[in-house]
Amino acid sequence: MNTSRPLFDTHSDWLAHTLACAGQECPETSMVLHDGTRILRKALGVLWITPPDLADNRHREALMVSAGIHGNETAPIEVLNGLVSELLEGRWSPGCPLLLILGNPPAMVAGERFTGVNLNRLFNGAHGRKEYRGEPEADRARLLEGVCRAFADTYPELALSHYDLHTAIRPSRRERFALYPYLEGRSAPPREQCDFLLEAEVETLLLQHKESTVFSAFSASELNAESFTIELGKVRPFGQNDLSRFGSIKQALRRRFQGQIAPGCDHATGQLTVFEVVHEILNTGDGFRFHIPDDVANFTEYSPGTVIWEDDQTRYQVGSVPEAIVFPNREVPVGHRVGLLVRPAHSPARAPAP
Ligand SMILES: O=C(O)CCC(=O)N[C@@H](CCC(=O)O)C(=O)O
Ligand SMILES: [Zn+2]
Repeated sequence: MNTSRPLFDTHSDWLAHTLACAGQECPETSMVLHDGTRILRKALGVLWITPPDLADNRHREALMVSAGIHGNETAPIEVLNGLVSELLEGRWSPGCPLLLILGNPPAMVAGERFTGVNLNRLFNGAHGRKEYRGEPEADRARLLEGVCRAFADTYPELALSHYDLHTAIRPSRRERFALYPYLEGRSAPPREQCDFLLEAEVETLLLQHKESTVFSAFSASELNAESFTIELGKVRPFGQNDLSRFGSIKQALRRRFQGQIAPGCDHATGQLTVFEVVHEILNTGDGFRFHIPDDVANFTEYSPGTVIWEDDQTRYQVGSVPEAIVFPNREVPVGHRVGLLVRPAHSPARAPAP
């Protein structure tokens, strides 16, 4: 058995170290496990793991997995930390390069979605905008982009996947779902990615309709990764998660980390239920009125003609087929997303406005 002490000093594990050192300088340091795995702590909450033998990488892939981009979304953080502990204990060996990220340590300590600005709106270069200058989250987004780019550049011959793990503020009629960033010219994810989602019991896929500044959109557009934001349940504080509800994502990631082949089971024949985003609701500022109640669950459906939001210039009504709300949240700054309206993919197009 290996000890995590050289990487995490006197702290018991990666998460404890990341929380204890949030906001401090955290020099790069590395250790080699008995099996030859090299673990480089690239920055606070960022581990770059190189397998004992790169030649054994049978799927020719590299994986990036992030959690805690929002500090209060703790279950995926606990899942990822648990997998790192297993690795340090020598319970399995990685089969491909891994970049594992705990996104926003100060927000994790505070138990908040973010401390200054929403980190998951600062990627794809948005961290450089004037309004975010001096915000710690802007620096973190810049750092994470740099590390991810270095990781991708190190393995140009490997297929890169990125799973950015979240939990949602609202309850959800579909407990687990993945969002697939928009890239011009592509539609559905490749079959093996769908199989991975099904293996993790993520049975709903949401196709984004335009470019954005979330982490998964950055890795998809800039690093050519197959990337997903994955919603795994509901936001709860550390220690209050029912981790049995996260067993399937943990097992699916553990398998991918080891480079094992996919289980030959029903997943292979399963189908994701696919939705597409039809409208992104933005807070338009003075006069903006959002007509969805605060406590509504994700994927609650509204019938044609329902007025969803309005301001002094615009009134948005559901089109000719029902639309469902995802991520309703009126407490966002002007210009930010208040929610998404979605419908089953390939539904008839919106009726033209009368
Ligand atoms: O429950 C909510 O309102 C938000 C949950 C969450 O953090 N979702 C991500 C989705 C990112 C994406 O659109 O790919 C976010 O809002 O950043
Ligand atoms: Zn989140």
